[in-house]
Amino acid sequence: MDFFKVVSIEEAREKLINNFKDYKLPIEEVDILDSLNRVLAEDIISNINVPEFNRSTVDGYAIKSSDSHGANESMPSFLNIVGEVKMGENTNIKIKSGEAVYVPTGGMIPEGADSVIMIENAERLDENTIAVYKAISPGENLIFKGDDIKKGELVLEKGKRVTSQDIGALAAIGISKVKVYRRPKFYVISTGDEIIDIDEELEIGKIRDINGYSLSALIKKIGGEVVDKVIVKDDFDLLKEEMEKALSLSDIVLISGGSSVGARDYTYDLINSFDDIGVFVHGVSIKPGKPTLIGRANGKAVFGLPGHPVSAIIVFKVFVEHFIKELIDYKEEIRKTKAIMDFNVHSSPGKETYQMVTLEERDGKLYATPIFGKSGMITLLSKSNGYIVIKSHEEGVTKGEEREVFFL
Ligand SMILES: Nc1nc2c(c(=O)[nH]1)N[C@H]1C(S)=C(S)[C@@H](COP(=O)(O)OP(=O)(O)OC[C@H]3O[C@@H](n4cnc5c(N)ncnc54)[C@H](O)[C@@H]3O)O[C@H]1N2
Ligand code: MOO
Repeated sequence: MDFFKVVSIEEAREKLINNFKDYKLPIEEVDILDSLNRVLAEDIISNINVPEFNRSTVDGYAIKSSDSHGANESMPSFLNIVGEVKMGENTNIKIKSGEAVYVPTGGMIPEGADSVIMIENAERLDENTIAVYKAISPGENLIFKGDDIKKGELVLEKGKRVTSQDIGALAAIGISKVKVYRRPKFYVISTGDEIIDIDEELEIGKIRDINGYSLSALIKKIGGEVVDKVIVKDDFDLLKEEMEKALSLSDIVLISGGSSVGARDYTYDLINSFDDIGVFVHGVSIKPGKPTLIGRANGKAVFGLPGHPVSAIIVFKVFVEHFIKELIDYKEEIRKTKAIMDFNVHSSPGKETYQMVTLEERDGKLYATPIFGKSGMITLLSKSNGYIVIKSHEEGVTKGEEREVFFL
């Protein structure tokens, strides 16, 4: 077997994208309620104004604001009531100076009125007259036509992940179905003679499958579907059989373990045993995650993630999440914050280092403290809030320095 030829993260990402230029996830149409957390495959443009009419935000009298000027408790303005607007109905009343029309909250403002005086600031003196006790300005207590959403406005952009509030906006403009990308389908294979599942008996020498679970959870978190999650022994034929199935059922296959160069590390040969370009990245200058493999088999993307649990997760975030974003033009902002480093950290120049940290607020400032541990320890991740990225040309970070912390 070849020993790995380490490339930079940028080079590896470029190869990945170039080798899957034509691979796009199919688009499907779903009811808006089923679009929650899915990624939009179309721009949503409103073909109506919201609201479609000037609309009162209070119960009161629609008036010309100029008629209230100078009015107060001791010197009210007196206006003639010329009608009433019914909820949910059109009105063709036109208001002139000196006139008022009763409108309920959400009711249509009659033409000529530019404001609404609340009933508690007015008094009905008789059938036809009100006293206005307060001066109001134009636009007070109403929403103008199109104030919320304008006809022709871009309401939601292609590539946006749909939130509950987006579904409200879609309902407001009368859209009941939207086009979204199909969820990317993943097949997760954990390899190793030592790997057992949660419910199996833990004999000495065996370890429980962590990667199958943490990777499946990450897949769900980014909106993907886990077709299956399996444990396979270090046996080429068994792995080959499982891969055939994985490649036919999913878009992306993740194999954790066996990425290195030991005698029983079969992932490299496995990816190369299919009728395609095979492995195009083996070794990346990233810490942790150096033995990462990326390849193409039967037209599908295959990631050989290092077996160490922290490495597998970091490599997933750096490459698999990046790949998904490219496949669906996904535009989500990366969740991060700025924090002051509370310690000096040394890194290995030549490698992009992912250093786990915890965050703590003291005197109104946010401090990051590094967590140290081996990449084989899952608690290194579960105890941390996020990580900092130390670039390959840097030697580390200095106490007191401000850095971006990326949330896990
Ligand atoms: N001679 C060299 N040896 C190693 C190198 C190297 O450059 N030269 N790199 C080391 C680094 S760094 C890593 S990372 C590992 C990657 O190894 P593999 O991807 O081949 O993974 P395994 O050997 O199968 O496992 C490594 C470790 O992780 C445990 N593991 C595996 N799968 C799981 C799982 N699903 N859940 C929990 N833990 C898992 C496994 O038991 C091992 O302890 O290679 C180094 N070696
Ligand atoms: O690359 Mo390994 O992932 O450092 O433990």
